[in-house]
Amino acid sequence: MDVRIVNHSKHPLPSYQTIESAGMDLRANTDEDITLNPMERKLIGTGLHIELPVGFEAQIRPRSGLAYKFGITVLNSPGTVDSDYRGELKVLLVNLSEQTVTLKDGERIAQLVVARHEKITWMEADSLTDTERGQGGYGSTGR
Ligand SMILES: O=c1ccn([C@H]2C[C@H](O)[C@@H](COP(=O)(O)OP(=O)(O)OP(=O)(O)O)O2)c(=O)[nH]1
Ligand SMILES: [Mg+2]
Repeated sequence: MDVRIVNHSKHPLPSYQTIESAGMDLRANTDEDITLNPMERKLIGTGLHIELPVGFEAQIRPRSGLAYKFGITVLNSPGTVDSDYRGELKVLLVNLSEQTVTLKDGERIAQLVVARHEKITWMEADSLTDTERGQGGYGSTGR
């Protein structure tokens, strides 16, 4: 599926790292190094603008390597990109480690997964059907 993209960054278009990757890595597009102190969050531009077809969304998800090695994750994970959004794709990173972390321009900081989504209409009712789970949740089935 072709998706229109405008690349205002200094970097190549995001691409799949392997033939069957679900996500394309997003690169930081910044003039200066990005420094994230412990518990600090920053919104980082990618310089990319996309036009998703109606019925599709894109999710901005963390990279597991950055999370595991440095405690860097996407604060609003998964970030939701709506198909009608024409602004710059941005990545909201947070440093959950106890060390300051520096990221460089062009570094792959998150990944973008494009997915279909349903659009629903509500059918308002007075009650819902019975199920085995019922109202149980939040560990109701034990550990
Ligand atoms: O990680 C993200 C999350 C969102 N967006 C863009 C695309 C999305 O379509 C728009 C709005 O996102 P969202 O609906 O999550 O934010 P909001 O706080 O509800 O803002 P709004 O009132 O603009 O919808 O911001 C990003 O670039 N990166
Ligand atoms: Mg919103």
